[in-house]
Amino acid sequence: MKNWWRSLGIGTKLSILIQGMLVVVLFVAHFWVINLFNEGILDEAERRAEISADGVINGMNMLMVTGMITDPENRRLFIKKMGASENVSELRIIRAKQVQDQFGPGLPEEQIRDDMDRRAIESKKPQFELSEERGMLKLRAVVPFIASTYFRGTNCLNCHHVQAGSVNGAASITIDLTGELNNIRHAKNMLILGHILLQILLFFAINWLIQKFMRPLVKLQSTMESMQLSGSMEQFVPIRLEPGEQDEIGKLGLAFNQMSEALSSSERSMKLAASIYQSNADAIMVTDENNLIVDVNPAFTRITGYTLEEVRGKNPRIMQSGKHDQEFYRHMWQAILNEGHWQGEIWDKRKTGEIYVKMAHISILRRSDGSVYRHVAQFSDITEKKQKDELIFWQANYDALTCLPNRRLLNDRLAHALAANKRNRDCGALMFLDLDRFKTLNDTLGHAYGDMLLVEVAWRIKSCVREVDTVARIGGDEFVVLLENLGADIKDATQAAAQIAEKIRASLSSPYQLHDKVHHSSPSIGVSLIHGNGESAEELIKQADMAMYQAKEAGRNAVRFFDPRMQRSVEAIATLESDLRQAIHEGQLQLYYQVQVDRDRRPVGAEALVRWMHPLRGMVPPAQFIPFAEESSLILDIGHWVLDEACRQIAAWSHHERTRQLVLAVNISARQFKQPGFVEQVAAVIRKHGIQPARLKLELTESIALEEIGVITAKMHALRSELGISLSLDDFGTGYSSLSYLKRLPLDQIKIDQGFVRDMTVDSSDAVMVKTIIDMAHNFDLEVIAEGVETAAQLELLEQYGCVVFQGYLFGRPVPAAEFEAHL
Ligand SMILES: Nc1nc2c(ncn2[C@@H]2O[C@H](COP(=O)(O)O[C@H]3[C@@H](O)[C@H](n4cnc5c(=O)[nH]c(N)nc54)O[C@@H]3COP(=O)(O)O)[C@@H](O)[C@H]2O)c(=O)[nH]1
Repeated sequence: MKNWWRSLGIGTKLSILIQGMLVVVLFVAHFWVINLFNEGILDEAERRAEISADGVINGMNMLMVTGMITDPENRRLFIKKMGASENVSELRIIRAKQVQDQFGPGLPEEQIRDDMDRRAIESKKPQFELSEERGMLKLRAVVPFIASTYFRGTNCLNCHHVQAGSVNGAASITIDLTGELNNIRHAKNMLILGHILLQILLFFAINWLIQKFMRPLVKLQSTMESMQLSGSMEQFVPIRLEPGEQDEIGKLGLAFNQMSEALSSSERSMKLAASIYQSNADAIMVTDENNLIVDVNPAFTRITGYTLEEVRGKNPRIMQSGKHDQEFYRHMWQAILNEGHWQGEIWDKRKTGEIYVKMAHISILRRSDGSVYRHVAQFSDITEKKQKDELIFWQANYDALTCLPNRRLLNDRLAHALAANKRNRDCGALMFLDLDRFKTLNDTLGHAYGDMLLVEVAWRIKSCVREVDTVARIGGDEFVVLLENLGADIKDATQAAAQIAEKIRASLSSPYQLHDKVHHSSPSIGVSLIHGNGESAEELIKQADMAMYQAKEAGRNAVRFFDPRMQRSVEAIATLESDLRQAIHEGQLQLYYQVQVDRDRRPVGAEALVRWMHPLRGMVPPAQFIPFAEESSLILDIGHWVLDEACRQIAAWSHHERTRQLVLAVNISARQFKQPGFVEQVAAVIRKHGIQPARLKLELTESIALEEIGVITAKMHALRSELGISLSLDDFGTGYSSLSYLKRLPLDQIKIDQGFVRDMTVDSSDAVMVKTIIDMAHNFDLEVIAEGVETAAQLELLEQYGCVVFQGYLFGRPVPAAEFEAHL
């Protein structure tokens, strides 16, 4: 029962209680009303009975006054008539003892019959009794006759010797109340019906009201149940409250909505925070007030290799790499405790023992009383990024081959040095170094050897200067040395710079062991002095560069200090470039021809040598503009013009008996030969002039022949076998001639460099060299031509060694075509 009651809803409970109370109230009211009703009817009946009794007494008095009372029949008739009124079912006169004593016992029906009669007479008070039998309700009233002094103005008592107030008798009247009973029953039924109807009405009304009041509560309950089922506040849908629902329960719903929304928002925030924590790419480590690890996220495990179980309760110092000293950690904790946070790079150790660097942000969480609650460290592994940054920085600032600072870093350091020098009024020096004939090494032995040389040069320069000085590589074979803090005295600084420059020069001039080869090289060094007067970096580099050119012009392997006169020289070079471009287009170039003879001094051919007929400067020798043109693309235009002009000359000579058999040698620069389509270019020129290919000879230098051997030989085969022209290897002996290369190259001739020829009569080693070259050529079945033959002694010796073709001033200088033809 208790459980049943508890299991009921508040609405049902309220309904039962209110309905129950109403039933009780209505029930009580029902009986109270019925009782009132009954009492009213009874009172009325009693009043009527008393009135009837009063009438009977009055009537009896009349009988008494008239004397008719003495006749029993009169009394009977009177009673009969009095009792004939409606609803009076019995009327009887009872004679009291004092009357019996005076007037006799009277009629039998006038005797005291029952206890009720006796009580009325003895008590002198009317007695009533209600009885119901066979469906009839009767009220019997016994009303005593009290002797009174006056009766309608007459004092009868004196005559009848009856004391006033004594009882003479009583009237017993029985009134039929069945009609009233029926009325009461009907009224009762109507009342019950009314009650039932009222109860039903109230039942519905109360239920409706309770439901109305309970609606927000029910919504609240179902919302809470659904929230409980989902186990989350996140998807909370607020209770929809009607405008009328603004009572306490409505307000409760409203408060619930607000509270739930707050909880929902808080749950969402917490879930978001949790998901950020879990999915954060950065590692998060939480430690307690004793700096013992409390929690870590998955990124922590990914970065450090430690799981939460492995580190919980441990001090993060288990991850220390040992790369930081105690001072570092002391500063870090000082910042965390004083400023609430710290940020910086920390080198730590992973579980595997691998050292890595992380970017960490550590903050402190305090309780409201200020005591430390937690430390939160968030960090990311920046090892890779740092390496990349370092690599990017390195690539941007250092030369990959020599690991020396590049031009960019040099500019930075130079800017700093200049600022410092200006501040301190200190002197420094800037040296510009260029390796002499580096290009030849590169072209002959290949880039691998060139690279080896550059690395060695870099090392040697560094070993000549102090740690504070900067050695940079700013181009192929160009190095810059920045010397700082050379003192305030310009003379001393110049002296110091000169000594260091000389030291470098001497060091770089020593032989190099490049893999299997010994190489001789030298530098040209230009020096500009930093006076601490606010010179610009560009100005200084330019000055040093100009000084370096001066060193080159002075015969290379030299040191020169910047002089203003160098400026003019450099400007002249710039002018040369623009003039040369103009010369090609304006036909200022001209070919000279130098004869080549056999052992009988008979002309067998000629070498075409270009000359520049400058309108103002006069004839500019090729030694002044060919090396410069080789540095730029101008050599291609010049080379093409020379080839075309030479072929035009061969075509012209083909028409004359004396010149028809001559073979014209044309110098081909390495750059020209390496040009894609060079073979096609030569073929096109031959076709253009309709010459016999056998009359054309191309002079290639060793630098062409000894690089990219596969491509070179293919090209040479094409020129020789397909086109039918002959090939000569110029300046033989000056480069890095390799016998194996020589053997593989499809050559017709080798040309002994004039340097050997010049000194062969005075220098036995040159003579040996010449003889060796001639012998070797014969062994390879190659023709040998000696150039630069100026004396008969040279000729004699050459002939002695077996050389059969000669070129040199002894036979003729390079001259214009007409002059050449005239001397044949
Ligand atoms: N790529 C091209 N190079 C060319 C061309 N024309 C010339 N050159 C190269 O220029 C360098 C200098 O040439 P040049 O001043 O003409 O000197 C040549 C001869 O005059 C000189 N020579 C000849 N005989 C003697 C001699 O007995 N004594 C002496 N001191 N000099 C002499 O030698 C130069 C020819 O040398 P080489 O070419 O090695 O045979 C020079 O390197 C030319 O090659 C051109 O059109 N294209």
